Amino acid sequence: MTVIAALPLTRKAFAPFGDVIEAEGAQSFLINNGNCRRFHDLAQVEATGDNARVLISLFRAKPYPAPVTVGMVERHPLGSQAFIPLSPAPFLVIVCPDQDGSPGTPRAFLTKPGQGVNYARGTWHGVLTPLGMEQDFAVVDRGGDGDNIEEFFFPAPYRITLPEPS
Ligand SMILES: NC(=O)N[C@@H](O)C(=O)O
Ligand code: NI
Repeated sequence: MTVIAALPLTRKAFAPFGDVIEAEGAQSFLINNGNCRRFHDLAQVEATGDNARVLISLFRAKPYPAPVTVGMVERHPLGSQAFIPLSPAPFLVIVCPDQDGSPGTPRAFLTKPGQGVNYARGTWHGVLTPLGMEQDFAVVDRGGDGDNIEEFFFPAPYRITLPEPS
């Protein structure tokens, strides 16, 4: 089984696939008479197609045991999809470059607790993959008419390894 080593999630490394949602390194300004800091415009939300609208949902996701394997990735051709953790635990982010309409070799990232991601419209990604504990996420993605999911099953699954705890 081909092994993919997960790397720490950073804006720079994730930029070809979407946005990292976190306060660190974000532009911010004070609002509400100085009582609140707004970390502004962290991700590009897209919702296209007929009767498109932006949805906000909550996902309560069960953890995946190690070693995590990835046999399928998906993409949403009509909209972006953001996962914002409401629990202080890491999760695994799997993405693939597109190669003429099919996913290329997966890339794996391990989030720091609190980091979220926004998959850009059409980005190949693994399904939501919490680690260690059941986790709640706020999810911002696209609703509307049409089929907004395309799945690809790899000929053989990949095994994802995690970085040693620092
Ligand atoms: N299907 C669904 O709502 N979630 C997936 O798209 C996912 O990326 O986990
Ligand atoms: Ni998805």
